[in-house]
Amino acid sequence: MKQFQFTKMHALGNNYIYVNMFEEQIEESMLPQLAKEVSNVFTGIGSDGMILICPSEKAPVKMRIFNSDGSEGKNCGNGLRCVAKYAFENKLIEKKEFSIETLSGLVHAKLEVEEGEVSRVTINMGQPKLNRAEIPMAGTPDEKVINEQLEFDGSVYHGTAVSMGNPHLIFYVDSIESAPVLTLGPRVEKDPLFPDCINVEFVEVAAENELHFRVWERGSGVTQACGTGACAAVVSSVLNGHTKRGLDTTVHLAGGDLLINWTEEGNVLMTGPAEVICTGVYFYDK
Ligand SMILES: N[C@@H](CCC[C@H](N)C(=O)O)C(=O)O
Repeated sequence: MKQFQFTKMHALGNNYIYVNMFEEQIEESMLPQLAKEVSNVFTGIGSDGMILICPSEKAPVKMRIFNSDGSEGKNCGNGLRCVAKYAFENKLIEKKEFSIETLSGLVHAKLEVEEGEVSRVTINMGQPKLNRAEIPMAGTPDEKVINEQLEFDGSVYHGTAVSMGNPHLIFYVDSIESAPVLTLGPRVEKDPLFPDCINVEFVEVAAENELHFRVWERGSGVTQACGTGACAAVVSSVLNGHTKRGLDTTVHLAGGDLLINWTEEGNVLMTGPAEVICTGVYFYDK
């Protein structure tokens, strides 16, 4: 029997099993299977996936995210805030501003600390990518997909595609409560239009600085919140003329609120909380 120490953390209910790879050793080939196992509510710990906090040659820490189906994502907004909190509170770093490496590049974290505990984190997520080739999405590589007519099973929808280091497709709805998250979400996630599959978001515009949001995440299904998805929703809303560039926009997710700003300079800032739930030891067979 093998084992590793874990910390379960959540950011607005988007919960992952975090493993400190500065101290633990897990065989690379085991990671997808372990992510599935720990995520299982009945036979594991129960989570939306597993996140590794790793040493990096480019930054004080590197984040790797595995969804609950074992697939590896390239970015995770809620995960980044938890990694930043973990790194500071566990003394992997002493500064309140530092970079984090992800599979899609470097991002920058700024911590708000109260009595030694990180209460809120702002992540500068960098610039969104909009061309089809960058999403990735089938079609003319250098074209953007903004409010484009898309057909799924004979029904027509209008979608906007945004990459925040990982792919997102945003649909606008009149009522967030009746958004077809459980039906259109899984249908679109694995559509051949998206060679790497896609995260699917539903957005109701409440005001020029306020959005309601629900998500079907690639590799994890419905989650309480998706940080990169909320960033993508704000970028999409600026592109569609619903909100304004440079404005702090509140995104209401099932698990709580995020503050997102697509700045005039081009970077997307995401501010929100991160929480520790518990720590423990996970046992597994090789
Ligand atoms: N919950 C995350 C995103 C996690 C990865 C995503 N499912 C993917 O595969 O791209 C977030 O907070 O951004």
